[in-house]
Amino acid sequence: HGFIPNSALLPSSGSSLTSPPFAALADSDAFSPAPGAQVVSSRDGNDRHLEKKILIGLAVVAAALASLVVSMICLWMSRTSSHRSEKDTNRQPALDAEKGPSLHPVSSKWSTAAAKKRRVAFIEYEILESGTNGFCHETILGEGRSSSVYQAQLEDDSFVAVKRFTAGDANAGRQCQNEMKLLSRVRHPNIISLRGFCAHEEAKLLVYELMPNGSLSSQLHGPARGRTLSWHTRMKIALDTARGLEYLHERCRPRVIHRDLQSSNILLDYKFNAKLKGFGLAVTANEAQNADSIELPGTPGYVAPEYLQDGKLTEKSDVYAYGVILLELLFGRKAVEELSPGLSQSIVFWAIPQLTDRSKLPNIVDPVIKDTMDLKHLYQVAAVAVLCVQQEPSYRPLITDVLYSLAPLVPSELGGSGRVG
Ligand SMILES: Nc1ncnc2c1ncn2[C@@H]1O[C@H](COP(=O)(O)OP(=O)(O)OP(=O)(O)O)[C@@H](O)[C@H]1O
Repeated sequence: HGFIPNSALLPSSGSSLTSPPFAALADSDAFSPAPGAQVVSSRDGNDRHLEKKILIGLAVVAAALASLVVSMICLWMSRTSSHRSEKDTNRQPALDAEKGPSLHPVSSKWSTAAAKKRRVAFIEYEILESGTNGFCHETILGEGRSSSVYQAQLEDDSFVAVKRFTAGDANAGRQCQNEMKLLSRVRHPNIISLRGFCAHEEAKLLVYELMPNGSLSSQLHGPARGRTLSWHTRMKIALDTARGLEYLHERCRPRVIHRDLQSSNILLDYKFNAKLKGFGLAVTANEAQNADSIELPGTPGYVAPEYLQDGKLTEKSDVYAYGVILLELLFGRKAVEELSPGLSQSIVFWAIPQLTDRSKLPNIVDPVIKDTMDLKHLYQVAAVAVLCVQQEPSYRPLITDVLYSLAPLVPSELGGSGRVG
C-alpha cells in the first residue's frame, strides 16, 4: 500500500462544505430537494459529469484510507505479538517434549513454534562456561563413559551439575536426546530434575539439580566405604529408589523402563534423599516390546538374565537391578567384584546361598552397619532382595510390592511409615 498523505484526504484550507467535492453530496437522494422546492439549476451537464468523477475519486480515496488503516493495525498487532514471543523465547526457550528435542547447534534463539507447555530452559553456553571457570578440571564432579559432569554456579548464585557429552560421539548424542525427552516430561521427588540444556557447536550439555552427596556407588565403594550411610539411611535410599521406580513403572504415562538402574545412577542430596538419574537408555513399555530395535544396555552385574539370553525386556528387568542394589546396600560389596585379574564374581551368586541362612546373615552384612539394625528388619530386606534377583522374572515382585514391604522399615522422620526411633 502506497502512503497517502493525510492532506490529500482533507479539504484544503479555504474549501468549505459547499464547495466541491463536498457539494457533490447534494446530488444524492438523501440530499435531494423536497418536492415543490425551487431548484436552482445553474449547472450544466459538464459540471454534473465533473462532480460524478470527483465523487468516484473520493470513494476510491476513502477505500484506500480504510485499507491503509486496516493494514497498519494488522502490522502493529503482528509486531506486538512477535515481540512478545521473542521476549518469551529469550526468557525460556522451549522444546516440544512430546516430539522430543532436537539438539542442533544453535545460538540463544529457539523456534517459538516449538514452545509448548512442557519446557526445558535453554541456558546460554557462556553462562555455563563462566560458571565452571571455562570447564576447568577443578570443577569436575565425576566422569562417565561418554560424559564429564561439572559443578557450575549460575548467575543467580545457585549451583548446578552440568553434564557435557563427548563431542562427536553418536551414542552419547542419542543418549543425551533420549534423557532430555524423558526428563522433560517426568517430575518426581525421587527422579533427578533437569534444569536446562545447551547446545554449542559440537557440544551438547544437560544441566541438572546438584546432588551434593554424589552417587550411591561413590558413597558405598569410594573412599568413605559406606561409613556415611547408617542402616536407616540405607533403608531410606532403598525406599526412595523404589518410589522413583514405582513412579516410572506404574504412574508415568506412557510407562517407562529405566534399563540402566545401578548404584552409580542413584544420586544423593545433602539430606541423603535419593534420586534416579541415567535415563539415556530408558524406553517406554511399548517400545520395550519391540526389543530388536533396542541396543543391549550394558552394565554387567545389573542386567537381568532373561534380557541377556532372549532380549526380553520388561519392568521386571528393573526389579532385578533393584535387587542387586539392595544387596550392595546390605553387604557393601560391588555388583561385580574383581577377585583377581580376569576373574570376577557377581554379588548375586555370592549372596544367594548366604541370604537363605538366617544364622549367617548378621555376620556377613557390611561391617560398617553390623549389629546396628533390628534383625527382623534385616531378614525382611534380605527376603525382598532374594525375590528381586530371582532368575525367573515372574517370581520377582512388582516394585509396588517392594515399596509396601520397605516403607515400615524406614522411620517416618526419614520419609517412611516406620515408628520414630
Ligand atoms: N546431578 C549431579 N550432582 C552431583 N554429581 C553428579 C550429578 N550427576 C552426575 N554426578 C557425578 O558425576 C559422575 C559421572 O556421572 P555420569 O552420568 O557422567 O556418568 P556415570 O554415572 O558414570 O554413568 P555412565 O558411564 O553410564 O554415563 C557421577 O558418578 C556422579 O558422581
